[in-house]
Amino acid sequence: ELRAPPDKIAIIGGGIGGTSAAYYLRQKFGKDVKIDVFERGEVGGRLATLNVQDQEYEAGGSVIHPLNLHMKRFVKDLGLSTVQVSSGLVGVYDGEALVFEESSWFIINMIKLIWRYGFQSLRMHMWVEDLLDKFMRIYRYQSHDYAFSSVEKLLHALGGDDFVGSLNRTLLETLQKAGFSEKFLHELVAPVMRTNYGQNLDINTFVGAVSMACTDSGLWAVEGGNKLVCSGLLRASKSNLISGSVMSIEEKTRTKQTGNPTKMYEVVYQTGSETHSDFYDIILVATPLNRNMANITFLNFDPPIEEFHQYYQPIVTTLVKGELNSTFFSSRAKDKFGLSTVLTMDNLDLFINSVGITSSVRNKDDPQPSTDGTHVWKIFSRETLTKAQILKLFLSYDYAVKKSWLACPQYKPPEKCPSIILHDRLYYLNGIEWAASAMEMSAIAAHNAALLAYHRWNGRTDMIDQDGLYEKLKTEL
Ligand SMILES: Cc1cc2nc3c(=O)[nH]c(=O)nc-3n(C[C@H](O)[C@H](O)[C@H](O)COP(=O)(O)OP(=O)(O)OC[C@H]3O[C@@H](n4cnc5c(N)ncnc54)[C@H](O)[C@@H]3O)c2cc1C
Ligand SMILES: CC(C)=CCC/C(C)=C/CC/C(C)=C/CSC[C@H](N)C(=O)O
Repeated sequence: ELRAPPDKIAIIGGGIGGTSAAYYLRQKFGKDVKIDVFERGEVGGRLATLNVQDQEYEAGGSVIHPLNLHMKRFVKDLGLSTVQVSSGLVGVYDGEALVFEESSWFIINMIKLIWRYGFQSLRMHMWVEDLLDKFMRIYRYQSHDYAFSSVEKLLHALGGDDFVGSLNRTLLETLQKAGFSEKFLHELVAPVMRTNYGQNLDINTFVGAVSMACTDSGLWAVEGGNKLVCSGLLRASKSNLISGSVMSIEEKTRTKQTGNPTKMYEVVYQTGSETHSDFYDIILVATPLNRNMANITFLNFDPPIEEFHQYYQPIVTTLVKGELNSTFFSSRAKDKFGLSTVLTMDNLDLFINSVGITSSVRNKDDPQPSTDGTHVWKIFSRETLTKAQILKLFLSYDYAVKKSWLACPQYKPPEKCPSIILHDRLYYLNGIEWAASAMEMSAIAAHNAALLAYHRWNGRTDMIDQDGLYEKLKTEL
């Protein structure tokens, strides 16, 4: 009883969101629908590498959590390989001294943590695990084809009012209420938020928990670069890549070959200096709808499609091949400085968020030991580093390269996530980033949007926004 599939679907954005949407749309709508993916830059978007002396290093999205099952599945289906990622020994710098340093001995490390923070580290681990446990329900819902019409409804199905409420409370409020000490929050939790999202404890609780999950063991990456997942998904979905920038979308009535007048969307796009247009039955927007980022105009929609005035956080990734000036962080002799990563506390005077040794996308498991004290270091900062700043951080350096990002939303709870359904057959994926920005979140949003588009096309409202899914599916074999 299904309606004939649509003729043409457009996806705007060739990052992990757009390419995984292509993959799931192909699964649902079958082989006959034509899928065009518009990408104005590089396929991969915020998954990108930078080259340092003939080796590639992740410059954007770099680590994947062991429980990120969509990413895991893509890698398996595409025949890609994975590598383990470790940040080595981590220290925390407050602007004057190291306030905490990991030890390579597990027991010593535990004693150090307990000595300074009591059992809060363990409690934090349990808090994140509890959230992850509920978060994992999404995979079951999606494998049974259930979809959600808003990010809030999706979160509610996972963790009830508590999950939705976590968008409205700062991480600081939540963790203070849970009894975590100021010392623990400012010395250990804030530096993790600063390195991952370039922000502080005022971000929403949900993204705070996702960010803390990034300190779990077992993080991994794709051998050869995470962006290989995007190009692989494009190929596997047999989509057509259009290298161009979408400028506007407008709904128009067209007469199809069948002779029926049909409402379609006209996409106007630019390739080089040429302007083209084409018509689509369904559109998925898979890029942040922010004037600085996508610059897409929605023409003549009634009611108008809101302009998105939400800001994204600038983060600069700088890769430096050189010898770290460890005296910047510690008075200890250089051969006694064993840290591979230094996180920083929320200190306005500090010009970096973090600095850490990084391995090439082909060499993560087996990095070449340094014979001359030099490594490739990855630095996250809010602004572009000056040469003088790089020279403060390094005794000497051979090479430096940078990439500037509008990396993720500037989180300011209470948060209302942008709509998924922008118009009848026009969907938006990146609203989910306002809950938390991560590769897996984009993949989840893509799967959800593909299911939503499919069910709405076929009038299957019973598969959308179902209450009590957890209980219902618990009893299903
Ligand atoms: C420095 C950094 C570190 C990160 N680290 C991690 C990490 O370790 N782990 C993790 O899980 N996540 C990480 N993230 C987050 C993760 O990279 C993103 O959440 C994810 O890649 C977003 O994917 P997306 O497809 O939704 O958006 P994007 O990757 O931004 O894709 C959108 C695409 O749309 C294209 N586009 C925009 N406008 C138009 C237009 N008008 N026409 C055509 N194309 C258009 C853009 O060129 C872009 O390629 C990091 C991000 C950054 C910046
Ligand atoms: C979505 C869930 C449940 C978990 C994802 C956890 C995760 C991998 C979050 C990523 C957070 C993020 C934006 C990290 C950026 S920096 C990463 C790393 N430290 C680096 O050096 O590149």
